[in-house]
Amino acid sequence: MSFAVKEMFLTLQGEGINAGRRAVFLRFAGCNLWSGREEDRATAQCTFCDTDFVGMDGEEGGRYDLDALVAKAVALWGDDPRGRLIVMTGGEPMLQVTDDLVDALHAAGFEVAMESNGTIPAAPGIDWVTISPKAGTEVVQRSGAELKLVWPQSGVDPEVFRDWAFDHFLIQPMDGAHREAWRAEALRYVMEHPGWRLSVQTHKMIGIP
Ligand SMILES: C[S@@+](CC[C@H](N)C(=O)[O-])C[C@H]1O[C@@H](n2cnc3c(N)ncnc32)[C@H](O)[C@@H]1O
Ligand SMILES: Nc1nc2[nH]cc(C(=O)O)c2c(=O)[nH]1
Ligand code: SF4
Ligand SMILES: [Mg+2]
Repeated sequence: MSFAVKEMFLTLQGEGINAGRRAVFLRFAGCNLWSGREEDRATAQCTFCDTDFVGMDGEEGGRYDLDALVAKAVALWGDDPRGRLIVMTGGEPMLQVTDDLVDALHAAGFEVAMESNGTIPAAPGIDWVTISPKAGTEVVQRSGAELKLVWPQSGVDPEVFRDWAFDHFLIQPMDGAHREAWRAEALRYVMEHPGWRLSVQTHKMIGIP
C-alpha cells in the first residue's frame, strides 16, 4: 500500500475549533466529488473547491509508503514532540487513509485530525473528525468532532444536521467570486440560529498556507 500525496507542510490549522494550532498538513491527491480540472468544475458534485489536489507535485509531494510518510510527518513537526498534531486532508483523504496509517501516526505521538466530505466512512481511530457536507451528496459519516458547513449552498438545510452526533456545528463562509456577500450570509445564518458557530479561514487572512 502506498499513498499519493499532493503536498505536506507545517502550518497552523486555519479553520474550525482547532484554528491557531500548529499542525502538519498532509494533503492527499484526488477527490471523489471533483476531478480537480477546471473544465469539469461546473458539472462536478462539488463545485466551489478552493484547493489544488491534483497530482503529487506540491511541497514534499510524491508517492510514499507508510514508514516514509510517518517519518516525513515527524520531520516536519520538528524535535519538540509536545502537542504533535497532523491534519489529513485533500482532496478526499478517506479515499486513501487506512487503519494502519492512523495507528502508525498515533505510535509516532500524533493526535490525528481529518477533514472529509463525509461520503466515505471515517477510519475509526481518528481523534478529530471534521465533516463538511456538500449539497446533493449522501453523507454517511454522521458523527465526529465538528460538522463544518460551507455557506451558502443551495439545496442544503443546515438544521437537518443538528440531529447528527457532532460536538460542534460550524458555518464557514464560502470563498470565491462573491466572498463578501457569502460572508454576510454566513454571519447572518449564525446570528439567527443559536448553536452554530462561525469558522473563518484564518490562514487566508494572515497569508500562510
Ligand atoms: C479542500 S477540502 C478537503 C477535505 C474534504 N474533501 C472536504 O471537502 O471536507 C477542506 C475544507 O475546505 C472547505 N472548502 C473548500 N472550498 C471552500 C471554499 N471555496 N470556501 C470555503 N471553504 C472551502 C471544505 O468544505 C473543507 O471543509
Ligand atoms: N492553514 C490551513 N488550514 C486548513 N484547514 C483546513 C484546510 C484544508 O484545506 O483542508 C486548511 C488549509 O489548507 N490550510
Ligand atoms: S469534496 Fe473537498 S476536496 Fe473534493 S472538491 Fe469538494 S472541497 Fe474540494
Ligand atoms: Mg485549504
